[in-house]
Amino acid sequence: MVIIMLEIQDLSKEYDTHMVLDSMKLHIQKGELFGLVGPNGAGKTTMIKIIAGLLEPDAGLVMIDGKRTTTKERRTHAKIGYMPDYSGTYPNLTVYEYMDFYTQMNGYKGKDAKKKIEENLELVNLYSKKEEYVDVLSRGIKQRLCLARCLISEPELLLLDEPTSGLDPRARNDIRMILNTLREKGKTIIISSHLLHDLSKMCSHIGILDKGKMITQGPVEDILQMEEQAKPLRIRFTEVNASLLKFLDSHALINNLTIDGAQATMHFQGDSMEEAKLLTALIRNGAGICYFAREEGSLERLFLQITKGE
Ligand SMILES: Nc1ncnc2c1ncn2[C@@H]1O[C@H](COP(=O)(O)OP(=O)(O)OP(=O)(O)O)[C@@H](O)[C@H]1O
Repeated sequence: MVIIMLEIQDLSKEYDTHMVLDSMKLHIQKGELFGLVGPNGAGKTTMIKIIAGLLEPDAGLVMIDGKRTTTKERRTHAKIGYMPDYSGTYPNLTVYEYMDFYTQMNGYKGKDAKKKIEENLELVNLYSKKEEYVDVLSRGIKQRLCLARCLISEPELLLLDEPTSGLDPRARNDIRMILNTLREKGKTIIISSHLLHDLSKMCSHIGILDKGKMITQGPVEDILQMEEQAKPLRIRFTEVNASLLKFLDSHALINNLTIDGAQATMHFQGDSMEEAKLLTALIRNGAGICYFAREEGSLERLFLQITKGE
């Protein structure tokens, strides 16, 4: 049975006259590891803070596990674990003392508190560092510690705002493994980043936020396929003549064709099978081809493609 963990309807938020979220819609199923991708200023942090109940929207509805949440309606807050993009860590505490502080704040005492601390430090592979001072830890380890802190209240929905930003590949991988374990435990996770490829390696689903609107969302494979097709196709010919130009111009899957000398660049709306068919057809028509490849794409190009350049 499909259970919707988070549903957002027509969410809007304006700062002064700047529309940051614009009638945004989203639904996330229980157990999804959802990557929220968007460029700087797209509204990711604003959206996450509203879901966490820390910021009031101007309009719209946020439902968590079927119940409405706002800054005032706190029944749903216990279901949420929120890790901000910059989490404060108390420098004069050891890892264990830091966890002890938050565990006690969550109402655990004595043996229960000790068990809770140990369990969560083990989950993020930090038990061996329990005597180390927080201020000497690397950013990657601090992020794991903040994640352990978020887990103390046993949230069902985790909101992680850019947890991998500034981390090296090994530290990113550590976070990825922990998130996989949490997903196996049934948690629903939203993780934001401005790097699609960073999230595509760890998420089950991706949503792309641009200018306050969720411009697309779906399984990670579908989004990557969309990204692949947004990459421009570049073909270098031995020469471009009138019949070749006519062929390219009238091809149903080719848009935005530009010709520069013997080189053609285009948006080709087909998968790799369609690319192969195009290459075969060109050769059959007598074209001499020196180069045929998709160029590197960018998130901006994908946005333009999805929004048709609006
Ligand atoms: N308290 C505020 N007052 C006024 N403007 C704000 C405030 N908070 C955010 N903004 C603006 O709202 C827009 C969206 O910000 P937000 O932090 O939600 O985006 P983001 O996608 O998380 O970006 P980043 O990746 O840079 O963190 C930005 O233009 C930002 O400058």
